[in-house]
Amino acid sequence: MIHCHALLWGPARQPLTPPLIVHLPAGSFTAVTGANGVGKTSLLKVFAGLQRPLAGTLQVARGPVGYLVQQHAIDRQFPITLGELVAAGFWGQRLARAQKAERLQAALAAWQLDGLAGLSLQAMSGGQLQRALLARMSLTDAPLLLLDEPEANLDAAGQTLLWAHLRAWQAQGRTLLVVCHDAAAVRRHARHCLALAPERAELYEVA
Ligand SMILES: Nc1ncnc2c1ncn2[C@@H]1O[C@H](COP(=O)(O)OP(=O)(O)OP(=O)(O)O)[C@@H](O)[C@H]1O
Repeated sequence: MIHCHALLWGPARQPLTPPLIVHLPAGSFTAVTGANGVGKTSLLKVFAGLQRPLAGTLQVARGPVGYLVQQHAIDRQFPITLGELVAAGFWGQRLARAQKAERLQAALAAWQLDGLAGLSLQAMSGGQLQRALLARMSLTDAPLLLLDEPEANLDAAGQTLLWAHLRAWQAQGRTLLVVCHDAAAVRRHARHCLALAPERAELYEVA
């Protein structure tokens, strides 16, 4: 699904780690860890095709990519409702109107957002917005899902929902890369961990 050879990346044209050599097969579940500023978000942007690598080769399997960004990257002034935001997950899919309405309701219910479809982006709490972004991801048909700190802003119930959905998406054969600062959650849920630091960039199997 993702194959990197001697990949270097960094938004300021400075490589952030040693060259990355890694193969992430289809259906894998990989946590991306490392200290603040080491380059985790930038690496997801490179995998999403939003930032160019500085050097090396990168192959990402064809197809749509689902990308969950951190909330500070979202313009809260944008005039959109929670329902419209979640429905954006249908982008590129040919579905009948009734099918969309049914799936949208199911996604709202699955992320405990019932009754909140009319809420404006500005009025959503941090946890409501995070659930809406995850509900949007659940409506995509992307085989590759990149999630940047998906547990941010979620309460305990939301985090339980999150990890259950991530496992279900993996069971559907999707490939997941999840930036996560919670070492215990990484140990519980991820099969592999891509550990980034200024002096190393390596993939290991989670014990
Ligand atoms: N637009 C930019 N221009 C210049 N430098 C940037 C830009 N965006 C990020 N950086 C720098 O690139 C480095 C990597 O940033 P990145 O956001 O990828 O780190 P991160 O590992 O995701 O951090 P965090 O855990 O804090 O989210 C940081 O040192 C950051 O200051």
